[in-house]
Amino acid sequence: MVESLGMITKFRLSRESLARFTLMVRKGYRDPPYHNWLHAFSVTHFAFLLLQNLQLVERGVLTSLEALALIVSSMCHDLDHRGTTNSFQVASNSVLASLYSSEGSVMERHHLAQAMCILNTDDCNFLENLSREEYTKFLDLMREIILATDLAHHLRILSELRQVAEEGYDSANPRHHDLLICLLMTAADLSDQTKDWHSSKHVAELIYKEFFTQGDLEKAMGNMPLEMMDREKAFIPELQLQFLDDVAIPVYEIVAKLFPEADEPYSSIKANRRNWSRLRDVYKRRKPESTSSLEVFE
Ligand SMILES: Cc1nc2ccc(C(=O)N[C@]34C[C@H]5C[C@H](C[C@H](C5)C3)C4)cc2n2c(-c3ccccc3Cl)nnc12
Ligand SMILES: [Mg+2]
Ligand SMILES: [Zn+2]
Repeated sequence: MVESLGMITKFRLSRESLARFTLMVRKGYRDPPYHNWLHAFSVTHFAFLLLQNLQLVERGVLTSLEALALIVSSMCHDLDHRGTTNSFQVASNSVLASLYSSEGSVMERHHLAQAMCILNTDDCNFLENLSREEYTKFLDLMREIILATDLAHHLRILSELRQVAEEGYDSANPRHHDLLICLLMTAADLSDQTKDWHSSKHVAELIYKEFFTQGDLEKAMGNMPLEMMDREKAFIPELQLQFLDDVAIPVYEIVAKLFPEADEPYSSIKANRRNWSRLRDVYKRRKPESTSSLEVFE
């Protein structure tokens, strides 16, 4: 992907170091149901498709350094994820919370720290031929992009994103570059919801397996889990409709507004929403006798 985006030539990247870096990143992921290397890979692939199909660098929308940072950040954005949320780190007094809870985005700061660690590992620094200022700018971009994968951050910039979509993208405006790169990262992070119904539903099942495992842990610790983490209380179709309406659909709506040729993910996630709505109605009637929340995936 890096090669077909012309980045090897453009930044004189070392193929061997890039290969070693990629293998180290893959090894840096654990194996929870969802937040594993397969997730990181599919997020990176979606980011690659955005760059390639929308010709974002060729059209001067993003710089090639921003594009490189988006690809590398996608690979690294969930490094060493344990399948639990930021609030769980704080509630369980985890080591990561003691390190990062004062700044917030606990997991995202850890993912970033892991990425920096790998970049600084001997013969994994494929960026060695970047100029000092390019390298510094790259690290700033990686920090901004990985921290932007905290959905709480996305919700904070959502109104600004809508404004950029309204007034049109201005590539001379640095703030527009920052906002766009955060939007594209979130679009990649949530991109499983823009796939065909079968695979989107399967991914939701993996996510709720992670959520419910966390809920079980929280109950064992004597804490009350959020409804979406509680396998006894969660009504998944309803929760999915909420997440799609409040968080995911607006992302692809704004992408499609900014880049009309990117309407496919937007129509596809709306189709998935219709399926969740159908599932809700079917299960709403049968709710009382339902055995487990996960039966909607049967
Ligand atoms: C399908 C699907 N459903 C998802 C349902 C819910 C949430 C979720 O974090 N909700 C919120 C709800 C409020 C306001 C903020 C911060 C917290 C409090 C937690 C978000 C995520 C979901 N998600 C993700 C995903 C994306 C980035 C990080 C972690 C994950 Cl799991 N990727 N795919 C999905
Ligand atoms: Mg994450
Ligand atoms: Zn992710």
